[in-house]
Amino acid sequence: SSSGLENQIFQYIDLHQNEFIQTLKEWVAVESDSIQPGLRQEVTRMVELTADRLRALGATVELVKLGSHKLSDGQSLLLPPLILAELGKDPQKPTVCFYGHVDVQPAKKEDGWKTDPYTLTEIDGNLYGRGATDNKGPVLAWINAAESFRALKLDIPVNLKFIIEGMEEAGSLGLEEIIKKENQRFFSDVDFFVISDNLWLSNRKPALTYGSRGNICFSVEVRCGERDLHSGSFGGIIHEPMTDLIALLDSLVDTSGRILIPGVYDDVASLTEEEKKLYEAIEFDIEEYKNNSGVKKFLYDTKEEILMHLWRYPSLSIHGIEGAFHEPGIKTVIPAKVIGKFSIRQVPHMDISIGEHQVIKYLEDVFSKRNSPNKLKVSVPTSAMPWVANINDPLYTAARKAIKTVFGQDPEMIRDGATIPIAQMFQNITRKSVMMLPVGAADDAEHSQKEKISRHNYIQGTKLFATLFLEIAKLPGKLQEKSNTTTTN
Ligand SMILES: Cn1cncc1C[C@H](NC(=O)CCN)C(=O)O
Ligand SMILES: [Zn+2]
Ligand SMILES: [Zn+2]
Repeated sequence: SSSGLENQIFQYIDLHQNEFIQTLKEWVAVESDSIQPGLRQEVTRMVELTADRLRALGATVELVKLGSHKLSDGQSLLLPPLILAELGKDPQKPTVCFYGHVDVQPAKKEDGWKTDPYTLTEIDGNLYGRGATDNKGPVLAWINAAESFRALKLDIPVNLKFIIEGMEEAGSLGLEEIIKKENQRFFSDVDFFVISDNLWLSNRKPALTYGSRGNICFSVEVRCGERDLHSGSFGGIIHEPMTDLIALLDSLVDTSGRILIPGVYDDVASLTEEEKKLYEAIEFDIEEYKNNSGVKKFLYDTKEEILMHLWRYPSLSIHGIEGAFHEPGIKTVIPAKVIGKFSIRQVPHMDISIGEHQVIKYLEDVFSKRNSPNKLKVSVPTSAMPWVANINDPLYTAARKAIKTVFGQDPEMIRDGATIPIAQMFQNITRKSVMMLPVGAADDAEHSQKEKISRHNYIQGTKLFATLFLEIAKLPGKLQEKSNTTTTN
């Protein structure tokens, strides 16, 4: 149950919910797509808009230049700046650093949206729009929470720091370097890191996330020559790159989803009885999850198998083929160069460089058996490590309490099958506590058509973050720890 202070804050948030939604509408209206080069200025504009909002909150904002990056056509493109901001610097208070991103996945009305993806539209309590849940809504919820304290002239009981980027959907370019560089400066007094960039496991039950999978992305190029050929003039007399590539891609997984690359499962952490119990305890509606996906049948039937294959076993997905003819109609071409894209989700305790070698060796073996004169080139454009946290960390205790207060129920303790590269970076580089605290529901359709966040989740999420500030402030403090050390010494 909530305290008088919490009730005062909750009442403020409820009363001002339409203003919070209006701000989200202004943010969603910016097409801050970090993937399409032509929209890069919009990403920068979005970062500046976020900086303005933080300054209005009273925060000190630094815009860190990230330089530029090279596109595949050799062109160089400016990266949007990274926001490092802080609000409050009281040595008596714990410091919480919030990570979020304000760039979005591409979206076009023609992709199958009922409403314009860049006009936040409320239908039946859901706020539809690109970025509504990933990640503009959660970033604003955190800012709204801080704003509510200030509007009520209440002391925020923690120091707040913010790291907000504009290149997450494109692989967080330049981010790791900055975290390393700022470890002894900006991050030096941070006690806790909170990331809110994933979803609950259920449409209704809140969750707390203590792990995510890593990923190795592979690019497999097969090439026969310089230019595409007419299949009437050359079909039947050459080794076709596309045929080689399809065979290579087909050799990766079997029909039961098992990865066929030798050695891939060797280092996967073995399953303990204790861990098994965690999956058994989770409330998970397979039918609901299936409905959210639109798929009729999964590879596994039981809750435990499904969760383990999402969270603690690796998976391999084939994403696409560059250079292959994909438009409607018929084009009787033999593409000269095709590039297959697939990735392997890494889990503890798999090693990225071992994984890379296993895959490259396997693809070369399969290819050599085909006696093809074509050129094979395998590369790894990006990779990220898996992350797992200790769920008994005080940060998790604080979050559980906050969730119980706001949602009236205990959170589901979950992992995420996707990859949040920054979680492992924070943990590994700073050695501080890291937690993912989602506010979006399982049916929010991130990266998909009809992305949304519900009004309920956005507003309760704002309350959740405000309550988290209060709960973190109640944790046994730094000063107490320090005096304990002094007495025991
Ligand atoms: C770009 N990229 C390549 N490998 C991993 C990623 C990140 C991406 N992250 C998410 O989707 C976050 C979901 N809240 C993913 O897991 O695919
Ligand atoms: Zn995201
Ligand atoms: Zn995303």
